[in-house]
Amino acid sequence: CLAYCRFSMENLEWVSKVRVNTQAVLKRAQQIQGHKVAKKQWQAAWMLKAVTCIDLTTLAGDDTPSNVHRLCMKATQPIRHDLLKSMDMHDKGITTAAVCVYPSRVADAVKSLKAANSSLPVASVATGFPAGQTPLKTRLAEVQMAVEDGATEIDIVINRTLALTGQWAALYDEIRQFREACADAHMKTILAVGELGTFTNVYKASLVSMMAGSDFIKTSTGKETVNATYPVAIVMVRAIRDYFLRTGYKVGFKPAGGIRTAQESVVWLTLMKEELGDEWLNPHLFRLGASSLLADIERQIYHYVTGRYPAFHELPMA
Ligand SMILES: O=C[C@H](O)COP(=O)(O)O
Repeated sequence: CLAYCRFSMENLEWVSKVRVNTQAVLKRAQQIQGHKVAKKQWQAAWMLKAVTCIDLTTLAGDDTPSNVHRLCMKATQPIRHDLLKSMDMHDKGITTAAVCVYPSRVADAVKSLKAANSSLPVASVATGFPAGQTPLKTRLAEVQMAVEDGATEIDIVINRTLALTGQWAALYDEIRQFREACADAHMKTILAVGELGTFTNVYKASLVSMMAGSDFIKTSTGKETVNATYPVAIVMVRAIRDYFLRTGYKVGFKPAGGIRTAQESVVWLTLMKEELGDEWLNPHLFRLGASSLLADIERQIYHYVTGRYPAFHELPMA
């Protein structure tokens, strides 16, 4: 339902009853990190799967049309062609899931991808990213601007003040307004979990975000001190599972911030597979928000194919 509707009593009751068992969450997170992927060729396959789920991101003060252009070119051809050919994967159309930039850079990304004849989606962070501490009017205008410039995915940040003071109905109302401003664009809602204090708050914020129409819930902006961690992910994916069981809606999950190694990307995929099942192993329900992860994945694939690690100049675009 895209029509603006207020937080119902039933929803409020659901949110207020939430309690999270911290010890159980920590134990499950440890178990998942302990899993091993047995065979090398499976690891390579998992890494390629991870590539297709990356929102290849640049969110820096010194972003320019040219580094956004390089990002877009890398997103359309994330792994060197000869490496893919050695794995017989060169004709599978492997790209990242999207590129992700600041609203002011959306037009640059759209232009670069169009020139390259690519239909990769452009995602943009909005709503006063990363702190979310600008007036609501400004945050809504930012979403509209990014959509007008061609972003088809919007990563909004929630108002942490409302979450930390328990104003869940007000948070819901804000997110509903962002949902409307997004129009047809997909909305990913960033909880900034490192600033929410408790697992219970993380679960409540996840629920409220889903109730308000988020297509994805996302851990972090990448700018908090603590970003995507496995325990917090367990809390969020269980909220996704509970929401699905109760409503039938499938909401996606996007860990983001500080994810830098190929090995971590495999742990994230394992977590999704075990907690939510194979359907959540695809870009329409899983994304990895990362600026430097792809470089390590390409390096590990190079090693898988050639038996040695590349010199810096051998993977220049990474
Ligand atoms: O949403 C994506 C994050 O901002 C990326 O964070 P990262 O630079 O730590 O990979």
